[in-house]
Amino acid sequence: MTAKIPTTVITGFLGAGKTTLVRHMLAHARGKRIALIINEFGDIGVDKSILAGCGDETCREEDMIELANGCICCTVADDFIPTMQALLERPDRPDHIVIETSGLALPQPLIRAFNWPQIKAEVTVDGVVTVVDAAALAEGRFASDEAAVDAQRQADDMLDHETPLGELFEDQLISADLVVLNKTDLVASDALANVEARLREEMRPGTGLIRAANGHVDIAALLGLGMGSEDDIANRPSHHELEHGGETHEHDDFDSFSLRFPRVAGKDALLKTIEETIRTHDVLRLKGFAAIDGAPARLAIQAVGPRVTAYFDRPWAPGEHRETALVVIGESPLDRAAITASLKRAAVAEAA
Ligand SMILES: Nc1nc2c(ncn2[C@@H]2O[C@H](COP(=O)(O)OP(=O)(O)OP(=O)(O)O)[C@@H](O)[C@H]2O)c(=O)[nH]1
Repeated sequence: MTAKIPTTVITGFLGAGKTTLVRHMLAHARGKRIALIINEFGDIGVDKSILAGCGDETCREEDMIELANGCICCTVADDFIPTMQALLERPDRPDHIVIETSGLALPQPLIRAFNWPQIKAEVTVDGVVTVVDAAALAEGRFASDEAAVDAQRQADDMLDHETPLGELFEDQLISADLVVLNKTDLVASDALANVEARLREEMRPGTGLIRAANGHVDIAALLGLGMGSEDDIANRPSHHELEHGGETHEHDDFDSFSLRFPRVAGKDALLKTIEETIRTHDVLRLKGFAAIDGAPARLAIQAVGPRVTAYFDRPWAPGEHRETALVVIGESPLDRAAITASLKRAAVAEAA
């Protein structure tokens, strides 16, 4: 019997740096053939497009498979298992599989799926790597309403769960075999020590933690953990499964949508409009690409909470349809109409 293919699950909250970590990993794969399954929101395929633009020989497009359902954990049977089966039937099987989950995915149902008979004999979870945004944590973005939640708890004994954000974050942490504390470049060292101490309270004892900036972690530290995490799932209980019952969750706490419009007048005006929109509508994550009027290259846009960055990632190809496409993610309900109208203020008015 051939050896099981090791599979690394990369989880972590929206914008923590999962794609950045994967990109670094692929660029330093040292000859290892890695197949990548990317779980994304919507039909825009931002992460795949960023990774495919890596230009490196190891970022081969045929090794990247996209699952655009936003929540791999809710569609295990329909989407994930068939995708894995198709991958395993390929004549050129990979040395290692990496799954980048979306920032809102619960890792537990995905890990449990490795016990399904269709794939159990052929793959195993090498390790669950949870990427954490040190800056978001230091700024209190998961715990900003801790005081309000505590007050609510005291007022209502029945209320035993925290904010949806906090719960999801804890579910991702307790699943970890390794935590990558990323974005350390944005946090002073004493604040970082505080963040690390808080994280260790939520992590399972003995779980490793590596500090990183821009996902620069040696591939030898990430791959080859040999954990067989699917056999240890009982030790990684999730809030959602314990408190809300059943094996799946509906993600009704969060909402996402994508929008497209032709061109925008200028980079600075667009970024200002995005910043205002995020602030006004409490958007958690926004990402995509923009067609700036007259610019020969595509502008990649990344916003995590209030922090918005943009860079021209590649020239538009000859004949390529130039448009602006953005994915917006936030807590439910998102006022889609108002957010769309707000962002479209940056669009170039089209001739009637
Ligand atoms: N300053 C800083 N920025 C980072 C670091 N890692 C990632 N980023 C930036 O953070 C933003 C989000 O990074 P991604 O790698 O796309 O995050 P992600 O976790 O894949 O995001 P989702 O898949 O949307 O949840 C991008 O603008 C990155 O360039 C870091 O260590 N330091």
